[in-house]
Amino acid sequence: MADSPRPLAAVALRDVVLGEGVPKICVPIMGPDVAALRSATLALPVADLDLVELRADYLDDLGDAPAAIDAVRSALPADVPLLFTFRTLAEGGERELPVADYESLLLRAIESGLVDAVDVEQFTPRDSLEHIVAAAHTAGVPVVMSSHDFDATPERDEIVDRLRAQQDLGADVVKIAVMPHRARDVLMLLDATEEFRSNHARVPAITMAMGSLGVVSRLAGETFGSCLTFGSAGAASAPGQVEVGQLRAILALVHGSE
Ligand SMILES: O=C1C[C@@](O)(C(=O)O)C[C@@H](O)[C@@H]1O
Repeated sequence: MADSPRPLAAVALRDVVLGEGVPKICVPIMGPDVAALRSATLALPVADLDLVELRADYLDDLGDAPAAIDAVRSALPADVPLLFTFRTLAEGGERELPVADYESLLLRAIESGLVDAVDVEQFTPRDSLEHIVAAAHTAGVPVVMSSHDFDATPERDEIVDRLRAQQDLGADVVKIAVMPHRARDVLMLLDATEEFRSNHARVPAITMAMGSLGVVSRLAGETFGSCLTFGSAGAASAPGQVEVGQLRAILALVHGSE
């Protein structure tokens, strides 16, 4: 149904292709330690999701990150890709981290050989950002570059500019999450997404408006140009995430109505 006017470099994570067809469903998993993450992974409704995001910022001790990656990877079915994310406090995550520690955490995840993609925040200081992107590409790990505004929705052109900047910085997938305060903010996010897809995109985009106002944006990615949606299985990692079983049915409905 939704056509893609610009040719995109689709991104394959195992057998899951971002940037083609029905948007993919990613479930974030959070836990304070390795044991909690392992049981959260084993409890996932794997039939209703396409990939899993490990939110390392929820760990009590970041020294556990390598063991957490290992535990989650080995508890996942082989065909489910793993996205590694440390979300900083400034971008809506659980904790702050000095940039040198953020960089070395991501480098360790990349070098583990166990993660299929890594989230890198766009507003990471430039040296570190470039270093992480280069290391990921050397290791063959796609970069999902991200920007989050948990307070407000930037203007349409600002949203498009951020997505374009991420692409120019070497992102394999670009991403923005915003907080709407009125219906028009959701329209702005959708409009910016469509503008990026139609006139600028070389890589796939993930966009969403958070909270209850923004739910529609998590369902309509195929129409406007978002290749992935974050869904919940139990606890949500951001406001407005829809339960994965419902999400699967709604995405199929949107797709099937072509
Ligand atoms: O960037 C995102 C998007 C998100 O914030 C959401 O709104 O669904 C959830 C996060 O876990 C993820 O890293």
